Amino acid sequence: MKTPQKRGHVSAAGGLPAEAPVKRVSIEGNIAVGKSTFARLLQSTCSDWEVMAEPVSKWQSIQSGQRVKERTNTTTVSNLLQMMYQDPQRWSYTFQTYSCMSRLRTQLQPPPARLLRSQGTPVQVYERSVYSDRYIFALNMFELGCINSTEWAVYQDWHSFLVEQFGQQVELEGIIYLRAPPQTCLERLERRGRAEEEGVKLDYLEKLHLQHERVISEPCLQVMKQQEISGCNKHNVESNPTETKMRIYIFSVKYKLILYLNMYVLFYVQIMLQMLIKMFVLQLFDVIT
Ligand SMILES: Nc1ncnc2c1ncn2[C@@H]1O[C@H](COP(=O)(O)OP(=O)(O)OP(=O)(O)O)[C@@H](O)[C@H]1O
Ligand SMILES: Nc1nc(=O)c2ncn([C@H]3C[C@H](O)[C@@H](CO)O3)c2[nH]1
Repeated sequence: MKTPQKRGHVSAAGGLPAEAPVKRVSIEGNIAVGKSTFARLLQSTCSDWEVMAEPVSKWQSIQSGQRVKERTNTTTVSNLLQMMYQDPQRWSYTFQTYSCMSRLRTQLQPPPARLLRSQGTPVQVYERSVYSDRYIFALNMFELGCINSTEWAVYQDWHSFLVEQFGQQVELEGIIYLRAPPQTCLERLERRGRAEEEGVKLDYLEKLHLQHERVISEPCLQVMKQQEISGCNKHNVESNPTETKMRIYIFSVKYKLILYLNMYVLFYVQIMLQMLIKMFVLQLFDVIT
């Protein structure tokens, strides 16, 4: 069995650290809250940050070889995301195995050389994680009756085993939680118009919202810092100007931390946004360095 490799700080011959340790942070939040949008802004604002996107396109096109008649092989492409939304009882377990496996693969990818050479605080950012796969989505599917108790037991067993085996390699130093009311998420989801999500209803987003809130309010998490950044501009896409604010809460989990970002609105004026994100990143650096 392989021993988990240590991340970051690879020792040089004299025992001195050769590389800056790369911090690992995941962005969590309800469907269509704005994670990818925020992640892109983070990446464009901070050269030391590398964003690993959620592998949605992989879930949308799974290639499988199929034997037709005697020797003819054809390739079928399945859209597992669509199958899961269309027939959740049949496909949720399959979906969770694949989403979790693809997240694990993403979390195990070594940081790019650019981050390892960084003189600052390099951060690898994941859109969701193996933890939200289990404690938010798979659990939700189980509670909705879309994953049966046998499937849930099997999922939890292999999830625990894998997380234990990979240990430090999949650990996170922080979580950025983007929060918006489920109704706002529904509006954003509809505006985005991803075909597979056509049947997603408000009550599903409300359940997922509660799952996120439950995880974030775990008693082991403790608020370390709280800050509110306000601002507004006329290009704001939201109709209610009083919601033009961003709240940052930072929770600590023992020596780890969770950033809790209450983002009601996205400022589409790039400069304003980048300023805010820089302030946010400085807050994060304060705590994770
Ligand atoms: N703060 C915001 N205010 C208004 N619209 C936003 C905001 N953030 C993102 N959007 C819009 O909402 C839609 C969903 O955003 P995005 O794809 O970033 O969400 P996501 O959280 O990554 O979604 P998913 O959960 O499916 O991965 C997009 O059309 C995007 O332009
Ligand atoms: N059931 C389920 N389990 C997951 O772990 C999971 N992760 C993401 N998603 C759905 C949300 C968006 O529609 C779309 C892109 O985020 O995929 C999931 N659905």
